[in-house]
Amino acid sequence: MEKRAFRKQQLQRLSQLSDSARQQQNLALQRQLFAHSAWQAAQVVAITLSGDIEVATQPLIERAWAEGKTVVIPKTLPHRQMAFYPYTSTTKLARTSFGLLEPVDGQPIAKSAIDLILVPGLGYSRDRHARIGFGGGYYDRYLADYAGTKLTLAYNEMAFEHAEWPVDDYDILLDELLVAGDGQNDKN
Ligand SMILES: Nc1nc2c(c(=O)[nH]1)N(C=O)[C@@H](CNc1ccc(C(=O)N[C@@H](CCC(=O)O)C(=O)O)cc1)CN2
Ligand SMILES: Nc1ncnc2c1ncn2[C@@H]1O[C@H](COP(=O)(O)OP(=O)(O)OP(=O)(O)O)[C@@H](O)[C@H]1O
Repeated sequence: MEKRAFRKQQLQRLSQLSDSARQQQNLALQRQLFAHSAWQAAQVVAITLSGDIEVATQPLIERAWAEGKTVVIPKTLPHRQMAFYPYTSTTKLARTSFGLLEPVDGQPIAKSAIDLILVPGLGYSRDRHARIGFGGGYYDRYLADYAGTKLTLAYNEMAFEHAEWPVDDYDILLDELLVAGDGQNDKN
């Protein structure tokens, strides 16, 4: 299937998840992430402000703050570029035309200062950790010269044994994929 068609199918599929399935999977993913050495070791973590169909990130942000980590969030820029800005309880946010919240001002942080990036997406392959996102190519561009850890949290409905979409040369493969239900203590 082409990327566009697969993306559309995933948007549809994820929008149909029940609140309880979402909640259960989010809790499972939080347990897996907080037990992960990459999370525990990270001082600066890049996290998105999730939209409705995405894996919930607010609990991750609050846990990071509680653990004294610095949280940085993305701001999209012209020419499909992206930068990460520090996020605190006083950060001013605005909604983009795409419907996502972004920081209004501040100073971008250097890529080399980010220890861990939690990469958003709509689908992932278990075999190579390939990823398909909303189609902007923002993360592929940003991650092309990123040296830290790239990790993703996925609902069951986002995880595929092999990529069922074309994986291009510019697609950046993730270091690790945590799937809800795969964790030792997950109850689902
Ligand atoms: N919560 C969250 N924040 C995020 C991302 C994300 O996936 N999740 N992003 C992850 O990248 C970036 C925003 N990604 C975007 C991706 C696509 C479009 C967009 O305008 N898409 C077009 C179609 C794309 C095309 O074919 O050109 C559209 O729908 O009109 C906007 C933002 C940064 N912030
Ligand atoms: N490193 C890169 N340099 C130039 N163009 C790129 C690069 N990475 C991706 N692109 C372009 O970005 C566009 C979107 O790529 P793709 O469909 O893989 O997005 P995606 O990974 O699903 O989206 P996102 O990263 O925003 O979640 C494509 O047209 C692709 O050519």
